Amino acid sequence: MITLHDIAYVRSGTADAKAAAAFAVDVVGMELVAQEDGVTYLRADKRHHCLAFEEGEAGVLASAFSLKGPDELEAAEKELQAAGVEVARGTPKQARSRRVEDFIAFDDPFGNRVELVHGQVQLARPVHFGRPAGITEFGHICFDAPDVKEAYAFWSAHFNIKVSDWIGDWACLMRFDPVHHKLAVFRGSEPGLCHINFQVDSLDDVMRNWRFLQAKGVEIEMGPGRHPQSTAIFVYFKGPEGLTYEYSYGVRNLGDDWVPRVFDPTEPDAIDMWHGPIQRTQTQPQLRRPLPA
Ligand SMILES: CC(C)c1ccc(C(=O)O)c(O)c1O
Ligand SMILES: [Fe+2]
Repeated sequence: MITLHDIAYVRSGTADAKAAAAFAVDVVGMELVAQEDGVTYLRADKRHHCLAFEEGEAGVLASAFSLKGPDELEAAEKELQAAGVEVARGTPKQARSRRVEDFIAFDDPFGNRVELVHGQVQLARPVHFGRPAGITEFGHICFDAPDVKEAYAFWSAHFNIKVSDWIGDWACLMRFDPVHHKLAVFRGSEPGLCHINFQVDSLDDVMRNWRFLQAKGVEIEMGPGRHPQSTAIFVYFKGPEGLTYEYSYGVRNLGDDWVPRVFDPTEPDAIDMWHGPIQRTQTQPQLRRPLPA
């Protein structure tokens, strides 16, 4: 069993790094940490970065989770290989570009590229937020996949992943620590990045951010609303090149005795207890690249 410690980062391709970074800083509120070798690094909490934009074609390149250390990384590599999953180890140069000690990469059964890392660099200095959005931390990653049950079968077979709640066959919300979910899978025809989530400090932050986004003419995908699953109050919005961001406040923690629930996706409050409109626009497609050599 591979023990995930935390989420680490999302790496996304961009055809316009300037616009992607400007949105991440001036709208989302992240800190621009560095721009180096065609990669723009953005942070929102203690991690060196939780979002990296690599110049090139637009689309998601990889989503990463951290493990405890080198022994755990090696064991993970062996376990995945034994299960018939093709795994590649990153080169020192690629690890440096990710600000990690070492990493491995593989594709989930649908083609979502996942990286497992150890030794992600932390920055001790406080985050110099681009604007006061109230971000407290990088909250969760949501993939697109055509079959959420099969996605859960994969994650639960190899990782310390438990399902927290199902939204029928539309979505699976998964945890590996007390937080209701740090990984989710939403049904989509192709692999891709459904959204990245940032936790904010208060309900007021969600509502202030919603007003701010509206005033800036940013496309609001969903919200403000309240998810019945985590009980979080949310707003989803679209950044450049189809990257969807979510702010949320109030995600619940679960105990070991939690029994996963099933929500009927055809009910009007299955995703939003306040019955807001749900619109799904094109999300960021997974860019297909060979695994690191
Ligand atoms: C619609 C998506 C998959 C979703 C559903 C529920 C929650 C939550 O309970 O917090 C999310 O964060 C989601 O992104
Ligand atoms: Fe979410």
